[in-house]
Amino acid sequence: MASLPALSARDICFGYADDDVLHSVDLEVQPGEVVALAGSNGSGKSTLIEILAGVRVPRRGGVRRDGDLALVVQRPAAPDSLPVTASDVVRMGTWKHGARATRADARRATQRALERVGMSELAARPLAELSGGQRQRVFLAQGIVREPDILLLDEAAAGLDRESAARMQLILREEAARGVAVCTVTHDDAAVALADRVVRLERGRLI
Ligand SMILES: Nc1ncnc2c1ncn2[C@@H]1O[C@H](COP(=O)(O)OP(=O)(O)OP(=O)(O)O)[C@@H](O)[C@H]1O
Repeated sequence: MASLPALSARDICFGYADDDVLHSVDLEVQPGEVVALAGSNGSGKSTLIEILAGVRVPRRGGVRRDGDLALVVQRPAAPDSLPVTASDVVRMGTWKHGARATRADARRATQRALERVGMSELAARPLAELSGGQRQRVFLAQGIVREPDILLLDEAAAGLDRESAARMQLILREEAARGVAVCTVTHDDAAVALADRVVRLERGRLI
């Protein structure tokens, strides 16, 4: 029997003011599947990811999510005044686990997530003192530490060097192997090659 999709979007229509951006988009992502969302600049990828994540509400249509969701967006900057370390940022990802038993558990999960993204050595460094690519990896760690059922990423590999980008692709495959439904916006050919399925948006329509 086919499994139910972890994420199912039906007839999604959306616009900013008078500008229609998405036109009746249908998209399903199965547990364990990596879907790459490709398309030219301005085709509506980020908007669609935000609707899938529940950050934006569509004008028409709806999204069904089966399980917990983590969204990793591109965060090029961090205010210098923000008094948080890389480790703090990742630890925040564990907060959804009201049931996560102990602080020790949260600390271990945080360390493990930082290791997976190759950021253990910079765990104590303030976020504002990390490079763009390092921050990107920290926010990926924050997403995976939640142990989500659905992982959405908006150009999370942008600005990563080749080694970090490859590591990220590996992490996405590992997440999928444990049953996570992954949908990633990308312009990167390597990410597209690693996906189980590529869907392409053009002018707000899936083609
Ligand atoms: N906050 C906003 N207000 C008004 N229009 C917006 C807003 N955000 C995006 N748009 C417009 O919506 C359209 C789709 O933008 P979106 O960011 O979803 O595209 P994208 O495919 O992710 O582009 P890119 O590859 O450049 O990141 C574009 O025409 C853009 O100008």
